Amino acid sequence: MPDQNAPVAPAVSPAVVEAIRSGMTETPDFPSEGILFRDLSGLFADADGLRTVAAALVEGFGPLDAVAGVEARGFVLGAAAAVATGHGMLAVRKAGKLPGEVLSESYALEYGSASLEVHPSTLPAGARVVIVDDVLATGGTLAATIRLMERAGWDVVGVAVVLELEALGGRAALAAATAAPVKALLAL
Ligand SMILES: O=P(O)(O)OC[C@H]1O[C@H](OP(=O)(O)OP(=O)(O)O)[C@H](O)[C@@H]1O
Ligand SMILES: Nc1ncnc2[nH]cnc12
Repeated sequence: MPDQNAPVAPAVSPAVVEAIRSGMTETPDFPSEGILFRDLSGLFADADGLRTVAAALVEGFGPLDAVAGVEARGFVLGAAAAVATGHGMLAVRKAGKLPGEVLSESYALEYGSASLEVHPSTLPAGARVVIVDDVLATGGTLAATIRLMERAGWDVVGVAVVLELEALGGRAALAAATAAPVKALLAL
């Protein structure tokens, strides 16, 4: 079984770390008391920063068929990473947004609960997918996404986030859900 604590090579460059730090704000007690909210809107609005960070997210996982992005902030990063690497993006939607028959997984996150959905026909069985998102906190969102990918028959070859909030234990939650490597560009 791969060691999920081993870094996915190559190492994160100082330029990537600087783009993240300068494009991030930290707001106490949002969206509810006791949460320190990390917002990456500044990074998303920085053309060079977005391009560099998005490419770094999906680097090093080997051959891919698609990049999966989780609604909503994961869409920004997932689409940018997909375009940067010549792939399509699989949109993992919040509940009630997709028509027709969907696969659905419910989960709890740091400040609430929700469900995510995909159409199982969006990619062929066996498609190799890297899942990207902005933040790994409790891991509820990404563990639910991994369950969806597996139910659809897709192969999760990696999970990549810009920020890992280490105290919230998301890495352990993902280790219970997948043997795929988990990459965080910056751990706080
Ligand atoms: O590790 P977890 O505890 O699950 O938290 C991480 C998730 O929380 C945020 O999403 P949110 O549901 O707030 O949605 P948004 O992207 O629509 O703002 C973030 O974008 C991650 O997807
Ligand atoms: N503290 C936090 N900041 C930003 N996004 C989050 N998602 C879950 N926890 C978060």
